[in-house]
Amino acid sequence: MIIDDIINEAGIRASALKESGGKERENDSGYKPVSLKSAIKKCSDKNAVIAEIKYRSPAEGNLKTTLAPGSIAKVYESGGCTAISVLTESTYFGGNLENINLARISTRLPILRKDFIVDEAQIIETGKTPADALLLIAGVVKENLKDYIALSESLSLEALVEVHTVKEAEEAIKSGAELIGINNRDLKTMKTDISKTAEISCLIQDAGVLKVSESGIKTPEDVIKLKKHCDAFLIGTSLMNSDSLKSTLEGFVFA
Ligand SMILES: O=P(O)(O)OC[C@@H](O)[C@@H](O)c1c[nH]c2ccccc12
Repeated sequence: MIIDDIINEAGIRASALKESGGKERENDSGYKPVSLKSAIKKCSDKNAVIAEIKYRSPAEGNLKTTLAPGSIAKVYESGGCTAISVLTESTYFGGNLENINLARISTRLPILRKDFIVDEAQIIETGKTPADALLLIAGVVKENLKDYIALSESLSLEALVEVHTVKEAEEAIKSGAELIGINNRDLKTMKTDISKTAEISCLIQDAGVLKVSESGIKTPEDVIKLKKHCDAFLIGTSLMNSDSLKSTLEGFVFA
């Protein structure tokens, strides 16, 4: 299964990171983070879209857009997105950590680091970048979720906790997650079904928790359908595969 291989790779990188002394280094990048949660909450006159920079995906192969991360971030900001997600996994998604720095040069919007976090060392590593938030996948970090959320927060990184099942959503809430991403994609089969968002969001009733619908959002009509079930939308492939990033994004933002 691809997901097992991706996690294995992430584990190998995390060990290398630890061996290189990653844990001992300064964790202050000198960057002053902005809040992804506040940005989503403040977004009342349009749909809160977290627009993703990713060049490849296991499901789609290479995506159309080859612009540099800084250029994409600039266009995304002009298209009205609320935050930017940067894929940093290299083998399957064509990303790297440097892409966060490159995106940051052209935007002050919140940046989410999107990767497969399997070890504390990667959280500490993220704290040294100009990212404001990071993804923690409940099904991957398992019993470490609570500790990883706490470690992220101690480094001024907000955690977007990704869930795909009712059980994972319950775990996320128990672990104190305040930002929950409902992944419409089943990482085991790689198939998407946006009705997942409604199915799981009705179980997350805590008013203090923000819900993000992730993956498989293809059209403005999808956004309209999902609106009443979530606070924000994480969109990658349909943007990166479009001929005009800006107008495609505007379609989602103003749907
Ligand atoms: O490209 P899409 O279908 O619009 O999906 C974006 C985002 O949700 C997806 O990239 C994603 C969701 N969770 C992840 C975990 C790791 C890597 C990638 C992801």
